[in-house]
Amino acid sequence: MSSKNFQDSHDVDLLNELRHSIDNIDAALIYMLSERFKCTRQIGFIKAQTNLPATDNKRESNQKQRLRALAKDSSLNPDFAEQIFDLIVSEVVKNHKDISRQLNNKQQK
Ligand SMILES: C=C(O[C@@H]1C=C(C(=O)O)C=C[C@H]1O)C(=O)O
Repeated sequence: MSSKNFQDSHDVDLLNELRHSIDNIDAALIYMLSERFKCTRQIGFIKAQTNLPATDNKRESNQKQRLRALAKDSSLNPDFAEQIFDLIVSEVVKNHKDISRQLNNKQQK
């Protein structure tokens, strides 16, 4: 296989364009995550006020099934999609427990 010089201006332009796209996609991911955490924060307050547990395994299992199918349809590794989901949910559940602790401490004072 022949290797060509990376300094070829077309390659450099393409690399820069792709990196620009990645920066935009990363920004969108952060924005979407922030919006998701705003929703889960509200759910955290509802759960704390109504004594519902921080974790809902049935809901998570349905979400995972759906996300794995979506990943497959989008040529993304379903295991990778599930890992990302698990990482996000673990942070959500931690936040829910914090909210519950804060609300219950306030009520005791
Ligand atoms: C947000 C919730 O709480 C937890 C977090 C979930 C999530 O981040 O999607 C899903 C289920 C729960 O374990 C919920 O019950 O809907």
